[in-house]
Amino acid sequence: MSTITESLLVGLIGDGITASLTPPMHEREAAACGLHYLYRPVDLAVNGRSAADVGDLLRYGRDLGFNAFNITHPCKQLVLEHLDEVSEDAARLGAVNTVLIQDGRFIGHNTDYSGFATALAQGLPDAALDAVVQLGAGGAGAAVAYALLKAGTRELTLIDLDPERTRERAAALAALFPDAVVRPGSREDLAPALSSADGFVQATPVGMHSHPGLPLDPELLRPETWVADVIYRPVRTQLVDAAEARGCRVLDGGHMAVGQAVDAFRLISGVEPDAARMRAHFLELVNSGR
Ligand SMILES: NC(=O)c1ccc[n+]([C@@H]2O[C@H](COP(=O)([O-])OP(=O)(O)OC[C@H]3O[C@@H](n4cnc5c(N)ncnc54)[C@H](O)[C@@H]3O)[C@@H](O)[C@H]2O)c1
Ligand SMILES: O=C(O)[C@]1(O)C[C@@H](O)[C@@H](O)[C@H](O)C1
Repeated sequence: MSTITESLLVGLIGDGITASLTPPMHEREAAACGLHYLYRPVDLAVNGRSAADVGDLLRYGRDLGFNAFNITHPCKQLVLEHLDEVSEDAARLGAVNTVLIQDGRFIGHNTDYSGFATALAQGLPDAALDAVVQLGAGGAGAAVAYALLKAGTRELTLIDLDPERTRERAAALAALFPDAVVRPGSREDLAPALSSADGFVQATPVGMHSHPGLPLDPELLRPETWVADVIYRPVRTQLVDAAEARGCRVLDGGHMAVGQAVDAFRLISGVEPDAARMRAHFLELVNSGR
């Protein structure tokens, strides 16, 4: 037996997340840090729940003694109205992936953007960030674009297959970062934008095991352009391989996946995790087919 202050009980609320690697990443790190820590997937699909139930699930969790939740698709925006407090960045971004339960209150954070920011700073140190081209303006794309602009990107070209989403996301980001130029583009803009870009970020599902392929012609990548992918199943996407073969510095999607877990673990436990150990465990999980 333990009380809410003697152990940590955490959950991940989202649709189809039973196989997520985030619970084992947290649990293994917690064990290494000597914490009593259980992390359970709370899968909407398994429980016959809808995204609109996220508020009820949070409140049940609080009543049952949970300390925190990660929140994922399709609840990252819906959860906002159920929170008592939201970090400044999560509020600006309009998405929360971590909810702490403290004194019965729900406090929201976003570690997707911060995890990517740290991953980029550590994985590609000294990378120029002035001009970046980004493919994909969905949930992951929003967090990554926010991280780039916050880190100093002055010119972001955002390209998505959905022109309306591209325009809306670009306008929302431009309003948040008035000193930067956020340009909505189409695939025809890829070649001219990449001819002078410092970096290229791929935030579409292309490259996943279930969506194999390349999101662009790798010939468009100049060797001096760094390349970051958000896909981590597989960690080595065709893009990562092709970009490396062209001489580009690359950041695989595992870095963001681990980065969000590192930042959430710190917020939830108050203990500084060992990020390198978490990355090693993550790679072990992925390589073992989890
Ligand atoms: N590394 C991480 O921590 C992490 C976190 C979240 C999501 N992801 C991965 O990121 C990917 C995207 O997730 P999401 O939540 O943003 O999905 P999403 O559905 O919200 O957004 C994907 C966007 O990509 C666009 N798109 C698809 N194909 C395209 C193409 N060929 N060219 C341009 N745009 C295209 C879609 O129109 C859509 O707007 C998923 O594969 C997911 O597994 C990784
Ligand atoms: O690993 C996952 O399944 C996640 O759902 C990925 C991403 O959505 C994060 O924000 C969540 O904390 C965890």
